[in-house]
Amino acid sequence: MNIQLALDRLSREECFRLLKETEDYIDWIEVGTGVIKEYGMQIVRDIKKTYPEKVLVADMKTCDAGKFEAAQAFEAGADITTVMAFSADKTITDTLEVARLHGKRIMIDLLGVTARARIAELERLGVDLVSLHYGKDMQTEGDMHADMFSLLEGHSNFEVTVAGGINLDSLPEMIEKAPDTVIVGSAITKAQNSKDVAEKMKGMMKSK
Ligand SMILES: O=C(CO)[C@H](O)[C@H](O)COP(=O)(O)O
Repeated sequence: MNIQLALDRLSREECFRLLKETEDYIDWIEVGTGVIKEYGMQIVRDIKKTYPEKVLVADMKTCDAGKFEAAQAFEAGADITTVMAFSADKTITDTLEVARLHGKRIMIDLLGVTARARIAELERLGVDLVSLHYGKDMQTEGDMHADMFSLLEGHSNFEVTVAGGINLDSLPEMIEKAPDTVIVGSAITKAQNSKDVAEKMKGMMKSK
């Protein structure tokens, strides 16, 4: 099970400091949407240059102009770029095609998706990597629950990631569901001791 560190609502300096502190305990690095909006593709380039061995996820949250945005992310060094599940089917297939040409991957962000029919459509479109996502704003109204995984019942072919305010308390519940990758942002990035939390989380995931 991988841990993906989500770098959100941080300055460039904070991103690099956090990566230095946690690099031994994280597998995938996510450059958050807001960080990309602030610093552009240059920060994706710079992080990939510094951590070439890590899988780099550009959280582009693309929902249109898929070919262009996927190429932007991959040409900057991202191994994976995110596309919203509610996007037009054409956006999904275009981004999958660009990923195939670059030998890279698309992660479909399921934020806001509740219809199982959309999951079946995504599978038909050729999607193989999805993110169960309980959004930052939704987190102000309550915590994410592992019952979110039921959305994917009957679709065992997907590689699954999960995100949404996961912390040391909620991590065991997520681990029980055996996702391939757990995405953690603020529980690590806003912790007093980020290295300590990342180490503990990786330890909990390894023992499973
Ligand atoms: O995509 C995101 C926000 O849209 C975050 O990367 C994801 O939610 C993980 O961060 P946190 O653990 O702080 O919720």
